[in-house]
Amino acid sequence: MQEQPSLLVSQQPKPVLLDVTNVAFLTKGPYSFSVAAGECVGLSGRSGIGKTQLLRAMADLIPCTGNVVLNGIDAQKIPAPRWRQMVGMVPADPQWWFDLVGDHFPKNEQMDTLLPTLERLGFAMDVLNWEVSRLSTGERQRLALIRALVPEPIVLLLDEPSSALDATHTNSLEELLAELRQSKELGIVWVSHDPAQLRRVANRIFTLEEHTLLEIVTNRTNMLPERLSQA
Ligand SMILES: Nc1ncnc2c1ncn2[C@@H]1O[C@H](COP(=O)(O)OP(=O)(O)OP(=O)(O)O)[C@@H](O)[C@H]1O
Repeated sequence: MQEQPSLLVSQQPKPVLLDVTNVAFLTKGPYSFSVAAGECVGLSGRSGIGKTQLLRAMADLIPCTGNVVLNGIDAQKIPAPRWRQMVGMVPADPQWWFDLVGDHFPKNEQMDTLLPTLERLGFAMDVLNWEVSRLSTGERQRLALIRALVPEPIVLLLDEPSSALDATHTNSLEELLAELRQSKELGIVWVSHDPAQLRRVANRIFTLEEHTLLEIVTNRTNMLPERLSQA
């Protein structure tokens, strides 16, 4: 894909939302890093190194040692479903449990907030009546992101969120997330195999290795998202 302008969000130093300290799982780690309000941390690394498992440990989906703390609350001190509302994860291969798309969204979800997000990612309201079985891979990926945004997470963990998308939808997704970082101070951890994408979206970029995180891009701040600033 052609290199796009940066979507970094202008930032003064912001308070830390999420602290990951000495997190280890399987034979990997320990890993330590933090995510500030409105910050996007990019994670790269070779296939099989443990990026997905690190996100799953942070979402309290697999056992790990160490601590994951959100705004002073340790993941182990609160029920996992509550934690996952605050630290949402969009897996690379999102699961769907019901026949209809709409059954995966809360019935009382305010349409005036859901509809604009659907439209931003290329859907009309009637997508909620679609059978899950008809969804393309990219449609599943975009809808999984929208589903993860409904509980208004404080931090979002994204596992290759645009791997099945074309350039247009990738742009829309990156712009939506950049806006949420500005408007809601959403913190993001973004796993990608696309270095150009991480350079567009992330303030800091780490490469995951077996027992350490190498910070390869440090504190890129004070840059406005160009496409958003043109709006
Ligand atoms: N339950 C498990 N028991 C043992 N090993 C596991 C288990 N689950 C995953 N693994 C292994 O952990 C390693 C890390 O997997 P992970 O999915 O995190 O890699 P990744 O960095 O996300 O790779 P990719 O870029 O290919 O998606 C892999 O070698 C995988 O086979």
